[in-house]
Amino acid sequence: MSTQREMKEKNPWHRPVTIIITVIGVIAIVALVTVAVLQNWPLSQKYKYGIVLDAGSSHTALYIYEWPAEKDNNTGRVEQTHSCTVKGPGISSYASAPQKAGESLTECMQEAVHRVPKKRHHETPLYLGATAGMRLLNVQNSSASNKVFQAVDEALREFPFAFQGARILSGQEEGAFGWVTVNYLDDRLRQGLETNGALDLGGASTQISFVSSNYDGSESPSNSVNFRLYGNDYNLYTHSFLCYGKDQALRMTLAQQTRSGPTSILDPCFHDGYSETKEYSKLYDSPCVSDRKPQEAPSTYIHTGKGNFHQCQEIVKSVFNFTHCQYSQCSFNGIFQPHLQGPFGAFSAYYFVMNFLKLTNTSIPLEQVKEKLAHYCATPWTQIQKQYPNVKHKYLAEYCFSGTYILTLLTEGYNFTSESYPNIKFIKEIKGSDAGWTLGYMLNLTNMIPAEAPDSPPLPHAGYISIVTVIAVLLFVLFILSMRPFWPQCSKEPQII
Ligand SMILES: Nc1nc2c(ncn2[C@@H]2O[C@H](COP(=O)(O)OP(=O)(O)O)[C@@H](O)[C@H]2O)c(=O)[nH]1
Repeated sequence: MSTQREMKEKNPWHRPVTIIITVIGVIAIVALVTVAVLQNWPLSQKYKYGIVLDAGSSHTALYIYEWPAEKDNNTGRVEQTHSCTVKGPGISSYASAPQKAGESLTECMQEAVHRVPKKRHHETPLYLGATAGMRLLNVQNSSASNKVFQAVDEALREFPFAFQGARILSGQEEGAFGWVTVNYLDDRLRQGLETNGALDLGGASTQISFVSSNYDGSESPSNSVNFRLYGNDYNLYTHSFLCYGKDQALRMTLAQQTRSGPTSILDPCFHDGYSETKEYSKLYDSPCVSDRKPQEAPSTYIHTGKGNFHQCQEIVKSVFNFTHCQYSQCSFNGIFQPHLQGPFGAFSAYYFVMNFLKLTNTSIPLEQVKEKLAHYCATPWTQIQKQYPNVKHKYLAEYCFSGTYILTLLTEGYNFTSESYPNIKFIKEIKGSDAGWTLGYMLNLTNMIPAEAPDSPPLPHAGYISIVTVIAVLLFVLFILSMRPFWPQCSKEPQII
């Protein structure tokens, strides 16, 4: 017992002064590190939100985006956290009952109310952007289009968000914001990497957007959009073809086959055995075809299929005009297009269709892709229906046409070749966020992509904390060493008296 007590007395680490110094030192280190951690903690991980409604020609979809509150003006951190498909058709289909266009949005909007934390509601911007469906309605009947917007406006104001208005996007905006979305999600903009082109296929329009090193905007300036993002300049080529979305393109091929007002047509773009009676008035109820309505036609026609890819491709080709081009080179309909450059992301209906047809793998040679599609088109309708009992009837009936249209648009329209076809990637989403114009639109309107590269801290958070900790420990050791003169004298060996 006495030996132990004497050892304690001789061991300097048991002296009260040393204990106090050690305790103070440890408290100081803990305090220093805690302050450093808290000071740099991402503002207790608060999130901000943004909501965008994509009022497309065939349907409306709502997207909720989320980002850490302190990263407002930074990069690559905005993510889609939720999406909701509005039941029913696109808002342009409510021209004769505008009120219903507003009401149709209620369910998805209520979902948004529950998904966004209540205390963020009032500061969450809400946008509605309408695309080609409303562009066409505006051409056809501008007062009906205004009434639809009025109804939608009134409905959206009822919700507790910061509603920023409903408007029609120009084709150029739709193309450019789709390009911003795919490149933002791929983190290509902040890092100044080579960008991806964007191919968007909707129901009523289609967009192509890409950066080409031989395009400076001087030839056909209306196709040029200039951006300065994160300190990099982009000269983007973009074009939106109204009426060349897949639903309107289908109308154009049907108009092509019903020029003489027949009572029935045998359509190579539909499967053998397919037969449906359709109304002429519905087919021609669109500015894309209304001027081609046959003078004398019965009220209905029987739409039957014969499933022939090559003949279908000929009809599809006939809706493109390749004859005149006032520029150095054109895609179709006299529209300038520079040399295709870089990889392309193809989304929206490009993806839906190619995914259904199991043709998203673009490393399969183009000729083989065509053969597979030809085989699919030649499959009788009864067999197709048996094979896919759960696929929506309208989509199922149209996949042969849609696939043929996509391949024709890409190769004959935009001039993709067997060599450049593998540069296309059919995508639905990137890192959990859907590819489309909505994210780019919101990033732009909330100024979330700065023109200049933001000043970034010299060290990442973890590195900063590590360095503070190491320095604190070193200071403590130095402090202890500097106290050496006051250390109690002790011999190297514990003395046992
Ligand atoms: N096969 C398939 N097609 C779809 C699906 N959702 C939308 N579409 C089609 O994709 C096209 C895009 O529609 P939308 O976004 O409304 O067109 P936009 O306004 O012209 O861009 C339309 O032809 C729709 O019928 C889907 O889940 N499956």
